Amino acid sequence: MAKPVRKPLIAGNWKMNLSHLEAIALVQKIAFSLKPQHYDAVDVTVLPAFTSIRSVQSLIDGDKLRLSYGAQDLSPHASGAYTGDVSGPMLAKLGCSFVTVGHSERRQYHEESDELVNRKLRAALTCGMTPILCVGEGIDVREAGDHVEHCSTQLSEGLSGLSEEQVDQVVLAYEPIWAIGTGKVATPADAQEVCRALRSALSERHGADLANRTRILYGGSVKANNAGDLLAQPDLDGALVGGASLDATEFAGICVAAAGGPFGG
Ligand SMILES: O=C[C@H](O)COP(=O)(O)O
Repeated sequence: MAKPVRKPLIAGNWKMNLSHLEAIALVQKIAFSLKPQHYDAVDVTVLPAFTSIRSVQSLIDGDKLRLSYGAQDLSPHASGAYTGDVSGPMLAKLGCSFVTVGHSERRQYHEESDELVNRKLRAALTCGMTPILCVGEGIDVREAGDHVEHCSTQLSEGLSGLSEEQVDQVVLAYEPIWAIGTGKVATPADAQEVCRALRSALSERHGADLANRTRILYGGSVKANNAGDLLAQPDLDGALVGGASLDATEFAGICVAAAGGPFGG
């Protein structure tokens, strides 16, 4: 069966890297590496640290680049006495299109629960940003064979209480923790198994049309040389890229693979 038409999304999660000056240089290099045909075929977004978002916004807006940008986290609160938090309305005002919620590094190092992930996801939707809801299992869960159930539970908790209209705005990302930053990329079949299960779960709860529209990304050691095989899988609609997104050549190579390029030199 042919793969349904969902425009791929390649999101570069820069994590806690790059000064605002380095961020500007990286965006310039990425933009220089991609051609209009690539942007026609794939959505490209970068997720800088909070301190770089304003600089990235100025560059992208000023030079009318066809990349979007977003944030890696947001507060569940809209405003108030929450020292250190950055709110959804603040990010939306800066023009952020996307925000990741439930990334395994937030769950692990900041003890973020499914309940908090759900609140952050709602906060993002409230101010018009697209949340990228991350799910994924650790190696112990994978070895026990419980990965599909684990990810399905995180999905269901993350989307808990949302209207169908809200669920329709969400992007999903399957990121097996054992593949993040390790160089041990999931096989295309392993990634497909979980992404297929996530789409089936969406279909059961919200109908096949919504499920078929939803973009599901894979994350975990994605590089230019493995992106093509991963994205050929029927239920993978893009990638959430960590380490390789800090290298313009690698990141552009992933975007080109997702676009089905290279569209000439
Ligand atoms: O958000 C991105 C993921 O955590 C993947 O990171 P990685 O590409 O460095 O493995």
